[in-house]
Amino acid sequence: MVMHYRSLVRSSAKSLQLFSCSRDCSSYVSRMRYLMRLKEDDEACRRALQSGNVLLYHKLAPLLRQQQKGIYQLKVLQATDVKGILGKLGKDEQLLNTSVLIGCSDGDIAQFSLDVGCLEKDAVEEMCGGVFTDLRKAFFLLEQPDTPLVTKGQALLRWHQTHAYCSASGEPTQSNQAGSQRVCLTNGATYYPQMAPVVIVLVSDGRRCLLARQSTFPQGMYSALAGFCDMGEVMEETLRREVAEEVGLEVESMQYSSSQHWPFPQSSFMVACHATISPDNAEINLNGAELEDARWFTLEEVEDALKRKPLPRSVKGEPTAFWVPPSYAIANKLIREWVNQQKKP
Ligand SMILES: NC(=O)C1=CN([C@@H]2O[C@H](COP(=O)(O)OP(=O)(O)OC[C@H]3O[C@@H](n4cnc5c(N)ncnc54)[C@H](O)[C@@H]3O)[C@@H](O)[C@H]2O)C=CC1
Ligand SMILES: [Mg+2]
Repeated sequence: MVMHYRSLVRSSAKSLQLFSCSRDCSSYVSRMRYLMRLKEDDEACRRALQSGNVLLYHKLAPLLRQQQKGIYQLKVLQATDVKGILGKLGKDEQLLNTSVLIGCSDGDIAQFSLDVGCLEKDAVEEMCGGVFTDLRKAFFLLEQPDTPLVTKGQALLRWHQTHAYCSASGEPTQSNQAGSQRVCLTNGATYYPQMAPVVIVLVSDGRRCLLARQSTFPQGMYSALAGFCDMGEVMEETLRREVAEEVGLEVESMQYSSSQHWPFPQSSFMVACHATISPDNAEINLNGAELEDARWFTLEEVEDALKRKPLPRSVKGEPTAFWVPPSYAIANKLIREWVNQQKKP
């Protein structure tokens, strides 16, 4: 692959810079420059696809394979395998060209995702020795390092499936080979994949933390407060507004924690923060239109919840025990950070 990559970048004057960089810079830098070039150069991207790795999806459900009982991995195919499957099912190999670029492996192999929703699901599963699995379920089955790639693959495919037409002209849009943009064939308008920014915040009064639930959450699950950014807002404004709107509290201070791409129900860019309010003004005034419940939880209650499995079974007649989002959700990270902070001497 390295040889292929080098012969590929030698092909244009512009790429000479890239060639020298691939020898001198860190492998991370050369991988990022390589991906950048594949987004800009359709021909180079088509060539990379021929020797690339492909994650298959069926109507946006990724293909997993069971490694051992209960242990699942992403099923990664070579582009040549995909062509073989298409051939056996009597489909045009051109379907492979609708793959979108999602990354580059440590071994410099370009990675793509492809939705084969037009093929018979069972037939593809049988040929690949895998099973197409709903993404939410896949999150529980996969090891943590696999989840960002599988999420990105699904999000980019979904974006293409829902942006086939220009919102100004109503005419079809066409993707570049990498799938990093779509252009309207009549007016030239360019569309790029989008994520909606969301602030998620764990509010504390110094002793307890505030968790809430929407009526659509699984039974017993409480999470941190979250809300979409309004147009023109900065993160700090969204955070203060959402806390005020949802639980009627005034934030005193806030601290950034980390961020996450969240694919449900559509792509969100989650910015996770901690915030404090004064213990003297900690009375919750719930916005019942958005939330079913919001409560203050003690450190002990939260530690117990972290130990519980999702959807704990209720003993007949008793309410389901309180639990928190699983580890792949950034809400879980905020909650763990808060617990660790509380336990500091
Ligand atoms: N990864 C994680 O740990 C968590 C992720 N989330 C995600 O955060 C997101 C926002 O949380 P909510 O409390 O539902 O937001 P929210 O409090 O802003 O309320 C949702 C409402 O906002 C409006 N809205 C404004 N802009 C929107 C947009 N771009 N897309 C969709 N609706 C928009 C709609 O009326 C919608 O019903 C959700 O997608 C949820 O899945 C929520 C909690 C935990
Ligand atoms: Mg909300």
